Amino acid sequence: MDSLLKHMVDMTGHRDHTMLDISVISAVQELANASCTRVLTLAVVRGKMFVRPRAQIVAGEAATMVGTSDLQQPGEPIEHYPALAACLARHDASAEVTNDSGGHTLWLPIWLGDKADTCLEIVNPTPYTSATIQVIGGVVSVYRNFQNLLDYSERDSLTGLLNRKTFDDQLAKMLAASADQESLTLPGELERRQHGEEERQWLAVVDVDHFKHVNDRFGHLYGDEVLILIANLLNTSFRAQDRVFRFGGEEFVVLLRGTTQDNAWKIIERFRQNVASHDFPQVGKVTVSVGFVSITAFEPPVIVLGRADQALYYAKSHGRNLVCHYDELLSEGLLQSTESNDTAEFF
Ligand SMILES: Nc1nc2c(ncn2[C@@H]2O[C@H](COP(=O)(O)OP(=O)(O)OP(=O)(O)O)[C@@H](O)[C@H]2O)c(=O)[nH]1
Repeated sequence: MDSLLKHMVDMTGHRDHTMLDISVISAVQELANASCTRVLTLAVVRGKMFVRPRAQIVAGEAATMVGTSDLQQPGEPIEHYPALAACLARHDASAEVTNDSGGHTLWLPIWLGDKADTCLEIVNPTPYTSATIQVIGGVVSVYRNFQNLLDYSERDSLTGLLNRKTFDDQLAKMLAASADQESLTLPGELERRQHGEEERQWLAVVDVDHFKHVNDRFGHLYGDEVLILIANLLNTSFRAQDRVFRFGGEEFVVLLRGTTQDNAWKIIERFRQNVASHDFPQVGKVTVSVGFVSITAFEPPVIVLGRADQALYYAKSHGRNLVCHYDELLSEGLLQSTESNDTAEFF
């Protein structure tokens, strides 16, 4: 019981998802005397569910996170986990199978309402006793409640998008992934870079055009409705592995994980068109302007944001309802870098 309490105190002492994941698998590993415990992300990509480990612990070893660069892959299709797939379809609390090698695997989806985007997986050489399942169930409930609380503190209350507070952390993760990628110089890399085919991370700043006019003409309630619908369009236009933030007001930021320049253009342009062709109830047509830039490792967030912001304001001053790429504007001489060592204009 002492050990259980110690784990509960440890779990609830963290303020970020990564440490919470590490502490829950450490707790479950010890309490179940398991040979391996993993936290799995259940991600829906283009309507299909994928399973991707994000933290794991093997008996006798330290818990580890799965590398950020690996997160670019959607993971294994849920069909590779038939017992888990059936458990999710039935909204069950757990599923258990005996493997060919005689080991026992227990899955515990973390249900938030009728959705589960996380699941614990516990592998044990011996069957689970009902007492063990009960204790693990208690730990999982605390984990779920605490994850819920953390999630609430990281999201914007109007749109449900990630808030400004979480941006630096997410950008740091993406910059680390981009550093990993840049350290790998594969054959043909130089040619791919020259042709814009190299996969990079991207940051886009999105701003609703003439939003003040929407508020003035239709009132703040309709203005809020427009922001919610644009948040929905952001969520459906970008991929599950990208990150969408509301920075406040009518400004949004998107972090796009590893993709080529051509694809970044296409994805962002598709989002701009999705907004422009959407019928906003009562309000009618609304457009957005977007500035985007590639994310380079070791550059401070303020510099990256400042560049995307410069491209955004170029779009605003050239007719709006436009997507502009910072590096392209710079190379065409349409923008000048305003960066100095200690100043960068942004927001
Ligand atoms: N309804 C609503 N309005 C908001 C919210 N936050 C900020 N605003 C409004 O957003 C408007 C932003 O206006 P401006 O910064 O002048 O920009 P704009 O009218 O979009 O013009 P451009 O960006 O130049 O195209 C202001 O009227 C703010 O009051 C919000 O949460 N809800």
